Amino acid sequence: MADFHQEIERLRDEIRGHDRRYYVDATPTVSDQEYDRLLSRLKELEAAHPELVTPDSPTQRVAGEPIDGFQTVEHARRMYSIDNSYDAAELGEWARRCFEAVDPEIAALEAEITALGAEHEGLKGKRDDATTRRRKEIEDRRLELAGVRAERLAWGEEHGYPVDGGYTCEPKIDGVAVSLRYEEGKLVQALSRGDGRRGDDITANVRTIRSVPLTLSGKRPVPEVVEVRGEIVMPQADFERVNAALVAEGKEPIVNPRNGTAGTLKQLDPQVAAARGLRFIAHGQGELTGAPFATYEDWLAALADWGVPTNPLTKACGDMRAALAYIDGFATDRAGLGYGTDGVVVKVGRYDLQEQLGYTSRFPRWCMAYKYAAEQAVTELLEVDWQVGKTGKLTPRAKMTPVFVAGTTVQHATLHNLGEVRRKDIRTGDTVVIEKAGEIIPQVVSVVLEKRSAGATPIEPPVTCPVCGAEVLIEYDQRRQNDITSYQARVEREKKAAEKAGREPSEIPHPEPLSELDESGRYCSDPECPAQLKERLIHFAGRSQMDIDGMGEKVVEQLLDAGLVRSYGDLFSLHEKRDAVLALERMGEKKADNLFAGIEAAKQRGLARVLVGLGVRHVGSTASQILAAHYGSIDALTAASEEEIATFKVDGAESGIGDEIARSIAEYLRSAKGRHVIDELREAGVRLEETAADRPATLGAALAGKTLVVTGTLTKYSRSEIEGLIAQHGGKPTGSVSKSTDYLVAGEKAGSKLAKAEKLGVPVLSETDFEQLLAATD
Ligand SMILES: NC(=O)c1ccc[n+]([C@@H]2O[C@H](COP(=O)([O-])OP(=O)(O)OC[C@H]3O[C@@H](n4cnc5c(N)ncnc54)[C@H](O)[C@@H]3O)[C@@H](O)[C@H]2O)c1
Ligand SMILES: [Zn+2]
Repeated sequence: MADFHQEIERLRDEIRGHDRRYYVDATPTVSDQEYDRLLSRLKELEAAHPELVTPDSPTQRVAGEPIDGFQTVEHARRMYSIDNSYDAAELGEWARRCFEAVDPEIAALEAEITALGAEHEGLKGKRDDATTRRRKEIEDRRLELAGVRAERLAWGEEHGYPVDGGYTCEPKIDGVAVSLRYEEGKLVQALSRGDGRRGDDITANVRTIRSVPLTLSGKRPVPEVVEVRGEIVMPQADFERVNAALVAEGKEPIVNPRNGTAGTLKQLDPQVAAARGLRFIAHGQGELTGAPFATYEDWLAALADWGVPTNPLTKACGDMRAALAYIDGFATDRAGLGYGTDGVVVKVGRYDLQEQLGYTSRFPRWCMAYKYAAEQAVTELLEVDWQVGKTGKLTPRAKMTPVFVAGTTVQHATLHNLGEVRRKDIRTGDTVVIEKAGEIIPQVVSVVLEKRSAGATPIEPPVTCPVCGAEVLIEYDQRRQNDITSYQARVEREKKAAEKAGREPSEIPHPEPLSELDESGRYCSDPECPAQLKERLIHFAGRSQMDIDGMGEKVVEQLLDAGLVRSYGDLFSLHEKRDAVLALERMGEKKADNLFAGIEAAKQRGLARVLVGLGVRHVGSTASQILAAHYGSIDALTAASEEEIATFKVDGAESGIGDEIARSIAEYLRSAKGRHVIDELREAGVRLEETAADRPATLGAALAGKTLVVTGTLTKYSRSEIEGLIAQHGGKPTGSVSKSTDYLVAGEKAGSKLAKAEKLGVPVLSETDFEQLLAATD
């Protein structure tokens, strides 16, 4: 039971992560098929444990995010997603469900079976001969009818589950869904799908799309309200043209047409949208006044008459045999289409039957998508190198024998992290299956184990940064870590609950210790690593850190390019290279002097600002202030043990530092690299002490006199850490919400306290809000 619970939670987390990368960041890391596999597994578990289904589960809602800067508007009728399958047999099962639900013969048989059942019920308790005879008759007849029903189903299977009015097959267009609302024939609003209930008002951008008629007119009368639903796509040719232009302007190209479409519709300037060559193709109906249409095909015919583009490849299929033939044919035809598709949508054509079939929370039951599997290829993994990103993350990258897949030759694939490598057991020299996730980044899907040679060698992760040689820091899956740290507490809770209920406590399985399988990232520990130096220097010079006047992003770039700065320490002797600085583009005397003065002034910021400026992992501004206030100097801090840093108290309360921060700062200060950075700063005359005068008057006062309650599962702090932080800043953490509570800090799965706070009008803060509240006054 607990295991299911955990797997469900883990799947939900993982799926939400993919949703975010797919819909918001436009950088999916798995193929659609892999994503859909995770979702099916979750559905399966939830079906077996319906009590664990929550309204926010990814199985319960249409994914998508509202866009900043656009107005969100409620849909007149919900916009659904479509259930999908990669498997013809599954498509057949869907058709069987449709057939069973709408076939008139089956309906007649069922009506008779039900009536007989009622009659049988009515005979209960009577024992006369006539009744006994009738009862027997009913039983025989029911058996007979069940047989006829089974025969009818078998007939249906043999004949491709034909439904009255037939099925309609169409390309599944890989674009962005939109709902166009016409009132009195005029386009008044275009909404994105959003979460299915509410979408973004993207009218201004949609108006620029030529194939979207601004007025409906034709031989047929136009109803007062007509909502046309369909897909907006960026044709391949326009995608290439737009990208060529972007690259020529020195901008980032779009990753694929689907992202290009979504991105274009999010543009705040309709001029941009106008130049992108988007197209609209109708495939559905929203609100409609007046007489309803009998079938989807009638609807498409009306749209064509009114000047709305429909898909010429739409085909009526009497049964599933014809539908499968369509799917087969389209698998090859779709390559020449000029716009992206990822499958075929099959719909029951008659609207009355559609209504009869109804909807689940996410999908119409009358519609199903068959999706083509992502193109895969088999190749050999030659070697793995570890690339250092600008945040210091080390990502394993596979170099492979070049292979052609989904339109391009591929030679590299990302392996994400060591956890992924170990879970898939990928080794150098292996034969691997690769595919493109969302047709973008090639992934290694799996290893062909039968072909593993004796020479295949496990991939060894670097223990030092391949660029600068600094030590590597390892991070593990957060949920697993929480599982382990909360174990004792869960046992205690169960003990108490059992005691209260007068039963034996049930055993809570001990979580497995962390292993390489849980590794989620490796990071270079050196903030001055050349691979990260630019981002680091920008951060170091930033307003809340060293606050160096005149040193913005551009200047940092120039200094690095000219080789004038290679470390934080170099900054402080920059004035000695005055001529070289003056030689930089757009750098006059005045600007240079201003920069030198800014650097000079930064020497006096004090220890807290230096600490946060160094950008040591996990050591943010609040932690830096607490550390600086407690230790007073870098030497005292360096001399302290990790354990001491993790556990010291401030005014008798937890400091808010905790294990993770303590480990990170102690490791850094102990490392050769860290010592070198500190020595350089000291030599340059940067003040590495902290006195009361350095402390902002507000530290310890950000929450002065305020009462806060913490509830739910937090991701960044343990309960005692955050309560320590509240106390640190002058606030008072309490246990229950009342009228006198100033703030509720709510993590995930906040329950009754959240409801109460909302009822009482107590402001609710997320962890980020909370940090901002501290930072605003820090
Ligand atoms: N790879 C990833 O990380 C990742 C993450 C999230 C989602 N996804 C993929 O996206 C899917 C979910 O996205 P979704 O909810 O937009 O579903 P979807 O894109 O698979 O299908 C639903 C949409 O298809 C569109 N459509 C195209 N042609 C159509 C036609 N002829 N008739 C009717 N509708 C048509 C509609 O706009 C509808 O909203 C997942 O199943 C998965 O395959 C992948
Ligand atoms: Zn490095």
